[in-house]
Parts: sequence; C-alpha cells; structure tokens
Amino acid sequence: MNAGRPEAQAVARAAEPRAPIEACFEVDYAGFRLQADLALPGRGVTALFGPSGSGKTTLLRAIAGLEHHRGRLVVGGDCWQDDARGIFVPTHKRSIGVVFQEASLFEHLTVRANLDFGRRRIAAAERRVDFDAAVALMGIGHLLERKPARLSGGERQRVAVARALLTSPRLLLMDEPLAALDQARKREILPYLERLHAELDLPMLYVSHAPDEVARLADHLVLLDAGRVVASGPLAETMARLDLPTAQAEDAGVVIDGRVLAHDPHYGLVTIAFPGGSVQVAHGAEPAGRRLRLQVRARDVSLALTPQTDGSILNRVAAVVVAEAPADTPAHVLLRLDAGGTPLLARITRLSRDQLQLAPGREVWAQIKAVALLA
Ligand SMILES: Nc1ncnc2c1ncn2[C@@H]1O[C@H](COP(=O)(O)OP(=O)(O)OP(=O)(O)O)[C@@H](O)[C@H]1O
Repeated sequence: MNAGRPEAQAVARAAEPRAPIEACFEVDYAGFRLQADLALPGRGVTALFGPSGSGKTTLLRAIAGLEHHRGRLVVGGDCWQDDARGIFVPTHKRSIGVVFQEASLFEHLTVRANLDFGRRRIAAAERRVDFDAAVALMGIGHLLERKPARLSGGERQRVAVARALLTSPRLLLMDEPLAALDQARKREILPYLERLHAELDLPMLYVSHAPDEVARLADHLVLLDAGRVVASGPLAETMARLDLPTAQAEDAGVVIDGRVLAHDPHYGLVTIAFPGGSVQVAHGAEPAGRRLRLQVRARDVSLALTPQTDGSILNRVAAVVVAEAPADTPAHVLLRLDAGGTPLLARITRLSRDQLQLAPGREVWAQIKAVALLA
C-alpha cells in the first residue's frame, strides 16, 4: 500500500546538529542484570534490537522513567535523570511520546477525542505538531468519528502514534509497535512509520526483535544480548560487522542507502546508485535522486575473479575482500567486502574460497543474485 503524501508538513526537518541522547543505566533484577552506557544520535530512528529477554523493554522503560533504575539520562541537552545529583524527572513531565505493542486507546471516546486528549496535555504555546498534520501523516482522517472497537489493529496503532505525536514530544519511544499485527497489517503500517521518519525531525527509539523492521526503519542499531550492549553504531556499518551475532543469522546481510539514477520503462527496472556501484532492481518509475534503501543478503552474493557477462545475474560490483569469519555451517565462510566504500557480505563455501584463493586484499566481482527494495 502506498501511504501517499500528507497534506501538511508537521515539523520541518532541521539541518543543524543535534545533541546526542546519553543513556546510562544499571538494572538489577533477580536473575537479570542490565548495564548500558549509550550515546545515541539525537536524530532519526535508533533500533534497540536483540533476542527475547535481552533487556530492550527494560531499557526503554528506564528511558521513559516508567521505572526508576540507577542511571543518567540526557535528551536534547536536558537532564531527565542523574542519580548522582538527585535528579529524576517523572514520566509525565518528560517530553516523550510512547507507543506500546497494544494501542491503549480510550474505548469510550472517538478517535478524534482520543487525539484531543493527547493534544490537551500540552500548553498551546508548546504545541509543535498540528492536529491536521498528525492526522494526515498517519492517514486517519476518515477514522476520526469512529470508536476504537471499530478499528483494525493497524489503524489502532496509527491512532496511537498520532496521539503520541500530538503531545509534541522531543523523543518518541516505540516498544514493538507492530508485534501484535499479522504480516498484512504490518505491511500496511510500515509506510506510515517510514513517513514519520522522513518527515518529522523527531528522534525515535524503536524496540524490535524483527530484523525486517530494523532493516527498513533504523538509522542506528543498538544490539543487546543478556543485558549487555554488544554493539551500538550506524545501521549499515553495524549490520556489516562479522564479529556480531547478526552475521550468523540466516538472513545476515547489509543495507545500502542509495539514490535513484534512472528508470527504464521498457524493462521495468530502476537503477540505484550508491558509493562504489549501482544495481538494477525491478520497480516502477521513481523520480531520479529519490533515496531508496536496499537490502542485500550474504547468501545472495556470489564471487568471481572476472566479471561474468555471460550469465543472467544482472548486478555485479567490483570489490575487495576485507575479512573472513566462520558462517552458520562448517561448509561455509562469510566474507566482508568493500565495494568502493560500501560494505557487502558474501556467504560462500569454504571450497570456493580455497579454489578462488580468496583472502583479504583480493579483488573480486560481487555478483548480487537478489536485491530487496525496502522503501
Ligand atoms: N519488573 C521486573 N522484575 C524482575 N524481572 C524483570 C522485570 N521486568 C523484566 N524482567 C526480566 O528482565 C529480563 C529482560 O526483560 P525485557 O522485557 O527487558 O526483555 P526484552 O528484550 O524486551 O524481551 P522481549 O523481546 O521478549 O520483549 C527478562 O529476563 C525479564 O524476565
């Protein structure tokens, strides 16, 4: 489904640098300990990602102030918690919007009244998100007079997000907002979340254990495991690391932010360029220059020493082998490649590696068998 464009722009994207979010917490539960000391970007979507029980929700709730754990939190230059100085700003005084897995709407109120409730929490002078803009952004104009019982799961979440936006937060916290939805509803709501990301200058922390959501939405990735921060870095860079558990996943791969170079209506392909190369992907017309995100899985990359022009694989880029790591089976290895500044991962057999004498420094052609267009 195409979310279209909103009629009004809610908050313009600003270009000036933004202070990072500093979040440092220690949590001690019986049988579980979380230690996190993070400096997160003050812009864009940061995904908190990790297996069940790794501490994602615990960290998010600590940041929201829903539970008071030992620590320090600074958002946009404002200190919301610093136990060393006796500072703890309660949740209702923090400028945050929170969206949980299940949208907790007031069932006796219409959608409009639910949204008004969010808006009235904020003094008129401090409102930075306009009612009509939030409604347009989430595509819920036709739902305003309905009661929540008559909304689908995806629509409820869109209302919940709009309500959170109407509190004009400086930080949006989302705890697995799509986890309760089936694949079809998930596909329906993702474009709205992408639009939120593209059109609002509002940092978001997004808890998820779904790799596809993270690949689509995140700019920055925090990887948690058993209460520890295993990695925190820009998404593309972090996904391409061989030393992280993400590299061992069945769908290990990289994301690449590219720009549309051209559209070929005859063959129904768009050419998307990125530093170090370009790929052609089956897709309808897109304006030149539009940013699109691609995902290339390690298992979809094969390697050759010369450019193979007599095969059916359309996409190949010149690259250099940078590093090697074991893969998910003893028969395979994972290679990290550098394609002119863009990292790629390739999962090939150990036998092929030896036959081609692939080692760090070796120049190769990476043949990309499948590219997923995420946006
Ligand atoms: N209030 C609490 N008291 C004691 N233990 C808790 C409490 N809340 C969470 N835990 C424990 O802390 C650990 C981390 O839980 P948390 O919900 O943060 O994980 P998660 O990564 O969000 O998992 P999931 O993806 O399943 O939601 C778990 O072992 C959980 O049982």
